[in-house]
This record gives sequence, C-alpha cells and structure tokens, in this order.
Amino acid sequence: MSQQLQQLTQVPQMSISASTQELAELIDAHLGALRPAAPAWRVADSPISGRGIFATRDIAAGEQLFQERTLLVGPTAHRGRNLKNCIHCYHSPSGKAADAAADDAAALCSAGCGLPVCGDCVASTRHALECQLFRKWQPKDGSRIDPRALRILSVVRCFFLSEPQRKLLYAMQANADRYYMREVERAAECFEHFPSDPDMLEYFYRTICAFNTNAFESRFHLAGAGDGAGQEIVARALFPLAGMLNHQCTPNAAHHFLDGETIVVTATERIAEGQEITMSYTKLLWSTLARKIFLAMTKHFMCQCPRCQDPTVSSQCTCN
Ligand SMILES: C[S@@+](CC[C@H](N)C(=O)[O-])C[C@H]1O[C@@H](n2cnc3c(N)ncnc32)[C@H](O)[C@@H]1O
Repeated sequence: MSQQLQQLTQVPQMSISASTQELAELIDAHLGALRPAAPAWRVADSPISGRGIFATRDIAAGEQLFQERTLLVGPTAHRGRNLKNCIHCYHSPSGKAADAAADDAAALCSAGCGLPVCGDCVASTRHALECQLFRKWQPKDGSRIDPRALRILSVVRCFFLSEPQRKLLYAMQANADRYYMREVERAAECFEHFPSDPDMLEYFYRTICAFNTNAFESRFHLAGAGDGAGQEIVARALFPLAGMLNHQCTPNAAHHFLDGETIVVTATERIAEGQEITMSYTKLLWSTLARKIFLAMTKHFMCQCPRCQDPTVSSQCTCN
C-alpha cells in the first residue's frame, strides 16, 4: 500500500515562471483593496514544500488573517448538483429552487451557448463574452446542459484574465498529472469546433493542473428571500493567496466562504511570529490512512507531519 501511495506522488510539477518575491507582489496586486495595510503574514519559501505563508507577528487564536476574492471560479458541474443554477450569480434562472427533473431549456441561455443563465445576468458583459465563445465552438446539443461543457467553464475563464492575473496563474504550483487532460478531452466532445491549437490546449491544461493543485470547493448558501434562498451551492474556485497555505494534519488556520467567490482565513490557535500558517486539506477527523490516501491521490504528496508520524495514533477511521 505504501509503495502504491508513493507512486501516486511521483507527478512532475509544471515550471513556475516567477520568483517567490514576484509571486508575493502579484498576490498583493490581486488582493487590491482587500490587502491589509500591515498584513500579519507574508509569502516566503517553506521548509514544508515550495512556498508558504508565515506569521510576521504573533497572531491570536480566532484572528482573521485575510479575505480574498477568487481569481477563477466556475461550477463544479457534478451530476445532479446545481447544474441548472446561473453560472454567474448561482441563482436558479426561474427564481425557484432548481428542480433537477425540470427541463433544461428553462435554465439555458436562449442564444444557444448551452450555458444556464438567469434573466438578470443574461444581458451582462460578463455573459456576452462567454456566450460568444461557446457559440463559436458550437455546442453539439444546445438544448441540454452538459456537465462536461459546464465544468470546463472555470478553466475557459482563464481567457479573460488580465496580463498580471495570467502571470499569477503561472506563478502558482501546478502538479502535472496527464490524466487531467481528460477534462479538456471530455469538454471537446461536446462541441463541433473546440479549439485544437496546441498552445491554447496547453494553457487549458496548465489551468486545470493549477485548479487541481490549489482549488477549493467553495460552499455557501444562497442569500435572499425567494424560493431558492438557502440552497447550498458548491463552486470550484482558485484563491492564489489561500492556495499558498501548505497542509498540516494539525493545522493552525481554517477557512470559510462569505459567498462562492470570497474566502476568509482565520487562525484557529495562537501562531507565533515566524511560524508557518497551515490548513488541513482533509477532514480533521479522518484516520491517518484516509488522509494519506486522499493527499497522495489528489495532492500528490505524502504528509510527514508529526500527527502522521505518531505510531500511537490509530489508523482507523474516526468519522462515521
Ligand atoms: C495548494 S499548494 C500549496 C502551496 C505550494 N507549497 C506552493 O509553493 O505553491 C499544494 C501543494 O503543496 C505541496 N504541499 C502542501 N503541503 C504539503 C505537505 N505537508 N507536505 C508536502 N508537500 C506539501 C504539495 O506539492 C501540494 O500539491
């Protein structure tokens, strides 16, 4: 088992085109007004792996460390989940809780792009660009929401990034698992004219690798008072600063989402100046074995933290 897990960690990393200092500057620009005047953290090289985030002063338990807006976000497009919600505001196009059995047509943009959009967002500039692109690629079946085409949307949005944002994307770690190319291939099957230019496919592939290495499943509940209010939405979102947090099985920070596009990271215990700020990529109550398998399969590393090394800790699952 341990040899098989070791093999899962043997994926190369795509080259990173920025120094740690340049990455820190790109992250500052990305945070914009959300960057605190005197942050309690800084981005620096980490003894755990690559780059990480470090406390620049003592931080109290419960202190909010930062808030960050997403760089790229889109539907997870898991079958049966939020497939009919608007790709921009996440509300149900009909204003009612999205009914999985209802006809797709009621949720789809009438222009034929194959994307679910609500009446408020359909006329937005944001939608116009994506609608135009998807129509140019020509969905094979414009009357149906195809999860494969929907899932590629978060990746396709890399087209609309500014130059500094693209640099930031390329400064993020991207574990190069060739299996990730399947996501592009599956999306290509949904269109008559999906791009075939190698540079463009490479850009998509890089973005998917960055997503799989760094992205969060952002969970939140729809606000408002209408029928869809309170519905749980799950999106996949890339947060470059939060994505710098390395994993520990006994972390000192945790995160939550204000909405699908804003993450908040908070210290869960006192963090001393100079200490690395970490989060857990797994559920805290998972057994050592479950954490090891998850980390090896999805993040391609074997955790060497004290909890994983402790022979007195049971490897049995403690969750139900
Ligand atoms: C979200 S990124 C974390 C930021 C990354 N260190 C960087 O330089 O961009 C996740 C990747 O960091 C590395 N990593 C994070 N925590 C680790 C740990 N405890 N042990 C080994 N590698 C870790 C793994 O390569 C993982 O795929």
